[in-house]
Amino acid sequence: MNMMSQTPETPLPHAPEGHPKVRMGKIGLLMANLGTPDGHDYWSMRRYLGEFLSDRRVIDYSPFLWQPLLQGIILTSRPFRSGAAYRSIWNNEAGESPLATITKAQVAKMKTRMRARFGDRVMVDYCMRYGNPSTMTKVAEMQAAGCERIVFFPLYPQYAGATSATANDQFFRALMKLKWQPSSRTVPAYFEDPRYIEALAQSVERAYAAAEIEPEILVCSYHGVPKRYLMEGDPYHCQCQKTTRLLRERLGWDKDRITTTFQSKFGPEEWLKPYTVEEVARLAREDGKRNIAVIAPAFSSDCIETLEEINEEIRESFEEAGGERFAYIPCLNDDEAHMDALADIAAENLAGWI
Ligand SMILES: C=CC1=C(C)c2cc3[nH]c(cc4nc(cc5[nH]c(cc1n2)c(C)c5CCC(=O)O)C(CCC(=O)O)=C4C)c(C)c3C=C
Ligand SMILES: [Fe+2]
Ligand SMILES: [Fe+2]
Repeated sequence: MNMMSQTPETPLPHAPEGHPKVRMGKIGLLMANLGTPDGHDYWSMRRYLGEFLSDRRVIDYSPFLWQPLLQGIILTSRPFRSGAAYRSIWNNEAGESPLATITKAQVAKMKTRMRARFGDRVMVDYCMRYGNPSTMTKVAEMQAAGCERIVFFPLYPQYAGATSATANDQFFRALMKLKWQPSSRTVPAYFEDPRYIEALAQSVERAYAAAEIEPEILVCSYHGVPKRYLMEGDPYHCQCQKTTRLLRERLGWDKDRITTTFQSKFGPEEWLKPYTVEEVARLAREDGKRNIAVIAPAFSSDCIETLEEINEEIRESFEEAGGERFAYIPCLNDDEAHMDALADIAAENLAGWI
């Protein structure tokens, strides 16, 4: 009998008493984002940052050296500073961070798109690498709901060990805990996917059409990672450069109208350069740019790093250096073209399974 044709709750004729309920015949699409604190108070921030910054894919120092520094110094002060930044962007109505709100909106739209294509065979949900809802919980829920196969979709356009790989690691850790492990696939990075590039280009065109004066340069600001990670083989830097080039080509622009920078440096090591906060000041001071736009193509949704860091700190750096107009272009969030792109990518990764 073809198991995939069974209904979700097939009766078990010869089952021993107490036999667990068996559900099958579904396919899970599990969208994964980075995570976000449950609140902006000290303890919520400490819990979240503690989990995040203990991940050796994110910070790869020996735990014997790193943990005393993290637990003793960093986690006593940073939760206050980051908590204040989160407070300034918090979605008070929903009682959650913007990243949580936007991820939910994306999942709702993905559900509609998957239902339209595949009916109720595909169960769509989301999980976070750090914090809630956890990857462990969601993988277990999908298996219990009858998902015999799971497509795991990290929502990072560019691959980085610190994001895509650690999301996948956590997915596999969750599978390790199951007696009956679903078959699985992980969706690769989509930094050069024409549908993602098209969604980015449309968002730039919309912002430029709405601007009173056309920006002189578009700064593509990607989240940074230590430069050492690139030297050790992480392709993130190259994928970011390629996204910018493809975006420029799609827009039909010359090289001087667009540039790539990296933000959110953490700790004393050198990170990928140029640093956004310095580069926007240099553009104003040395190149005489008065009017710039900034976009953050590595983020699938707006979050602390875009709403607070780019739109507050980095804007300030530009203005203090003499800049006049700073247009922040929002992330693709639940934009229709973005959701269509993600739905197409998900459907391609479901191929052969449905
Ligand atoms: C310390 C090392 C960090 C590395 C390496 C890093 C890589 C990295 N991060 C993202 C995406 C996001 N990061 C976010 C927040 C955030 N990132 C770090 C540190 C590193 N990130 C910290 C400490 C924080 C917390 C905020 C703070 O205290 O400054 C977020 C936002 C989450 C939110 O709730 O809004 C995202 C998204 C990428 C794409 C990346 C490497 C490619
Ligand atoms: Fe980060
Ligand atoms: Fe490179």
